[in-house]
Amino acid sequence: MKMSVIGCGYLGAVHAAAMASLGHEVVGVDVDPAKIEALAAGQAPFFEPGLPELLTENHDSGKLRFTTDIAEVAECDVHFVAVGTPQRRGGHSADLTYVNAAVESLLPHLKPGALVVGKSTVPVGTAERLAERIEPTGAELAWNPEFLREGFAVKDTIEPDRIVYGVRSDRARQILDDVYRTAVDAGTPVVVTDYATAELVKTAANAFLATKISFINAMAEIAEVTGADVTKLADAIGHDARIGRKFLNAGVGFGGGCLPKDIRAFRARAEELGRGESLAFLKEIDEINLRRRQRVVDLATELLGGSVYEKRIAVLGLAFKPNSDDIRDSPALDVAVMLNGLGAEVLAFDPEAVENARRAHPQLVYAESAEAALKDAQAVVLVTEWSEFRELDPAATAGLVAQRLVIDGRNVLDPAAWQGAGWTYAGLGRP
Ligand SMILES: NC(=O)C1=CN([C@@H]2O[C@H](COP(=O)(O)OP(=O)(O)OC[C@H]3O[C@@H](n4cnc5c(N)ncnc54)[C@H](O)[C@@H]3O)[C@@H](O)[C@H]2O)C=CC1
Ligand SMILES: O=C(O)[C@H]1O[C@H](OP(=O)(O)OP(=O)(O)OC[C@H]2O[C@@H](n3ccc(=O)[nH]c3=O)[C@H](O)[C@@H]2O)[C@H](O)[C@@H](O)[C@@H]1O
Repeated sequence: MKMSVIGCGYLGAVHAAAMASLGHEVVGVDVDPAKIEALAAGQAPFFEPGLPELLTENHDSGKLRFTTDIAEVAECDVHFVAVGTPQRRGGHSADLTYVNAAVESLLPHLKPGALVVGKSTVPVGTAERLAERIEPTGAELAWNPEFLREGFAVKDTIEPDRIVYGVRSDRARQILDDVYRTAVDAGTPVVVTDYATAELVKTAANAFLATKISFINAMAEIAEVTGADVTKLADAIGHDARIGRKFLNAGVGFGGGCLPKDIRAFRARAEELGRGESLAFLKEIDEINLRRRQRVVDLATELLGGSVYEKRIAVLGLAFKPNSDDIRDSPALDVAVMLNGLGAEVLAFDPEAVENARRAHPQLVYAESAEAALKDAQAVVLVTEWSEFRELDPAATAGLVAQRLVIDGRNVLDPAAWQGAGWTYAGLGRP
């Protein structure tokens, strides 16, 4: 099948490459010439495991090409819209400028019977409005939200947990079945529904995940004043299959280009719909989450004798999660910036996110390696749980630092091992 993917960021680039690897003929379109230049040369413009291989493979087979010229999509039967929906400046709602512009740019190039498939995360009601623009051309709209996780994006796209279609016709459903034939034939659950439900499934899923994380972080806050251990608590409640252990890792909280902005946009949309009270709890979820960043800074202050001023602090991690170079709303980067703002001599390191962090925060000092960041540090703050940080040897690390103080912002180090090597260990929600 011939298809286009409009918007080649974290979602669109992976989607385009994955669709090509499933045998479709794909053209990826973006308004960013630098991104397209890299992709057209078979290079990933960001870090995502497995993406470079997929790009090279499909670039060589001729199944995948990239362009900034929207007119090149005219032959396609299916058009995925995967542009960004960031938080609106100065507000909480989603900025739909890019989605609207992408759909408007497509209109003159849609052949009758083409299917436009919305993938971006949007406020409920958006598809209904966009369909009014698309249907007069003889094309049709479907809404097909995406659930991939960065760091596992390729696998999640090719082997999703479930597929959701918001459609208005059986024909649209059949086209989507053909698009996802491999997964459909493999028995992946497919939920076929209307536009509003499809849009809501996406925001509800992210709101639930954010709630789960903030729930366990609220437990961490209680553990901190009672001497309990939130990691044990999570293990214990997680054994109950109705609760489940996944997404119960207490720490510095959630970040990224999706969870934070999606819960804010969802709440803003509920308010527009006159149902603000239904999602008022998401404000608490957001606040609990942001308090955890401050908690790391407060712990550093407390353990460094009341001030971080002119204290040398190694910050390990800048990306919002491991296996990603994404620093959008990153708790790790926020902690580094907050410590720096308090006058600490921060030396930050991340295996993949330093370049992005440097562009956003040139005032921070970045190290070339974890060892370089640790050298002569008076405190070590682990805020992104890359495996190279999880596997640090407390005895070897002790030889690098000026003072053996570690703040484990992701609760991934073994307290006994670190204490055994002479370190003062502080986790979040751990005694
Ligand atoms: N990043 C992720 O893991 C996931 C993202 N999503 C959703 O997917 C959407 C995209 O997210 P990301 O890929 O992370 O954003 P991104 O910011 O990485 O990529 C968006 C891309 O769209 C391009 N763009 C903007 N306007 C355009 C236009 N008119 N025509 C063509 N290209 C245009 C931008 O240049 C950029 O490359 C958002 O709605 C997000 O919530 C959904 C699931 C997973
Ligand atoms: O809409 C999206 O873009 C995506 O958002 C999240 O995916 P992602 O942001 O890539 O990363 P997650 O693995 O969900 O992690 C989000 C944040 O929560 C944090 N987290 C996660 C799990 C946990 O137990 N504790 C915790 O603090 C992570 O460190 C990270 O900062 C969802 O998991 C995806 O299903 C969704 O498609």
